[in-house]
Amino acid sequence: MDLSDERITMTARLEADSIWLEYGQHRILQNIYVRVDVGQVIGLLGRNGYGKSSLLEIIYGTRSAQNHSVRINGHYVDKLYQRPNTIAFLPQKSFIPGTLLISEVFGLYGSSVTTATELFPELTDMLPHRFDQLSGGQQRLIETVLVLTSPTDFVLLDEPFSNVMPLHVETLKVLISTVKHQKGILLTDHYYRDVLDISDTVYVLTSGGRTIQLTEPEQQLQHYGYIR
Ligand SMILES: Nc1ncnc2c1ncn2[C@@H]1O[C@H](COP(=O)(O)OP(=O)(O)OP(=O)(O)O)[C@@H](O)[C@H]1O
Repeated sequence: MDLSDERITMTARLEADSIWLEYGQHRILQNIYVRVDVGQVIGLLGRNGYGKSSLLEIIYGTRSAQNHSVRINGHYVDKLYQRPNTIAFLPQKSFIPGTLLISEVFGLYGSSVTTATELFPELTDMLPHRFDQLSGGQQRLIETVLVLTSPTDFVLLDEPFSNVMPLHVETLKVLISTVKHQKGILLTDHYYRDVLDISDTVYVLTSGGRTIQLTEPEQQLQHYGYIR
């Protein structure tokens, strides 16, 4: 898998700072700071509705907030998704038009079909099919591989393991751990053991909308009401 190019030396650090999000009287995120360096997987955990997807969308630039500062190597960027070759986003909901052929999809996103079929040989048989002809788990797998192998320095993954069978989750974890040498990855998923397995640093979102770094995951996740 060759994902190397000159981008790495140009953009190495993504910071999201002073993120403040409210809907009416409902405060969701409060003064969040998250840093992702190329070479790292940063895990983000939190109860349903605590603002994980919102945070990823604010970083990507598609959700507005009361306050936010997103920076690449210290330089403020208004809408990160508009900056070429910088960031790829796997949203929680499917994003690929159903009528596209799988073979077309990889070309459109500049992603590596070779890497995908090496890791998941059964994808080869799916290439001539339309995206909406695949199962939910197959669709999620393709979207995740697509995002991870697209030519960007940073990746945001919102529930990549959702609907994917355990065998493929293990392979996706290998892919994430491989591409992280050339990318910075911010990952959220409720399969928290898988997130803990592959993350260099893990944060939990609290009810006050702040991030706490986990040092003793099992105890802290119990304390914050994420696991029993
Ligand atoms: N457009 C909106 N208007 C009002 N409230 C919203 C809007 N979008 C999201 N919310 C609320 O913001 C909160 C955070 O939602 P978000 O989807 O970011 O949470 P999450 O942590 O990703 O949840 P989950 O783990 O269930 O995916 C939720 O309470 C949700 O109801």
